[in-house]
Amino acid sequence: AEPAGSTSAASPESATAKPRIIILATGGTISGAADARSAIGYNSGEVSGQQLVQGVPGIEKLATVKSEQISNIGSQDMNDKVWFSLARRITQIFEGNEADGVVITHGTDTMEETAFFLHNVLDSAKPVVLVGSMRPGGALSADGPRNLYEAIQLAASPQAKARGVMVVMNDTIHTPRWVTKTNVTSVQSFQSLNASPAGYVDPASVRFLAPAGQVVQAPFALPKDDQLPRVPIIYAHSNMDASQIDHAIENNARGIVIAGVGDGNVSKPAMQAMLRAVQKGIVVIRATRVPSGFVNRNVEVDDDKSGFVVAYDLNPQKARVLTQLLIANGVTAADKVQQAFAATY
Ligand SMILES: NC(=O)CC[C@H](N)C(=O)O
Repeated sequence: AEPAGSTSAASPESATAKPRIIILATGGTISGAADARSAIGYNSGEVSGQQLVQGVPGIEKLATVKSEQISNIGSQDMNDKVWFSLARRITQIFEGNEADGVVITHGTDTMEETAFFLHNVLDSAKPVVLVGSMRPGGALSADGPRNLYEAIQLAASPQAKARGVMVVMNDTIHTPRWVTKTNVTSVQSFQSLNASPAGYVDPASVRFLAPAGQVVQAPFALPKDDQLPRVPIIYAHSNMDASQIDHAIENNARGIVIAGVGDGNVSKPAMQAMLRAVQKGIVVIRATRVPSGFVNRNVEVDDDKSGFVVAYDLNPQKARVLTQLLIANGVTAADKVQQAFAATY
């Protein structure tokens, strides 16, 4: 039954129609099924988007929901091809007014990267919500059904307009720039580091902490070919040598993201290799392996003299995506790349 007051013979059709939501299913634990390899063993991507919806009673009251299967993979296998399919299909859905909002079911391992990529290439006031789960469907206290319910509730909410791409996990709404997976197994794994979450959602309500319209959306065109430029991440450690950076240079990396120690630091031999990379025209980004805080310019490293860029608060995996989009859009000069990292896309 419709909620009281929402139907009336005098109301125009548009005021009484339920919001239309399209689920784009990609896989992940939320579509996982148990495997006998252990008490918590399972395989990602065994259940379809359609089956997921059928498993969540009450969803049909929130919205008219349709589901499309884009892929059915663990998000450790997420790739440019699926990203471009998602971006193109979402643009088509909104331009053709096929739906009022889109929900993407996704594995949690790389959800933050997909969210950040889409946020930077999609341009619509209509909501796009990524959702996953930490526990598979058959598990005790599975979190998927509630997360999916809340994602649909958010995507169907008028409050979710003009907020760009969002991530919903465990009653919390996150923005792509800040959200990250912080725990391997806990249902409270996703956190907005260096920032507060965008808001909260539960089966009764949607609560944002700031007004809409403050999010910068789609600064980049979707590149024409289906592949983003090669930008490896190299993880710094004690006793670090130059071999991995030199390997990236030799293997035609267009950019290199260093997951540095502390303020994006590396050993002297690695630093020499980073300078060699800049000489070859490779975009070199100093990020940090420390989970929170900002990498600042010109602290222990002379970034101005060396031609390096710092990632500020973007973690290495998101710094990589931003670097790929910049290079794909023809932005490679260190000062221009730095400006893009300073903007809170
Ligand atoms: N909780 C999860 O979704 C992890 C499962 C899988 N590795 C994935 O990211 O798809």
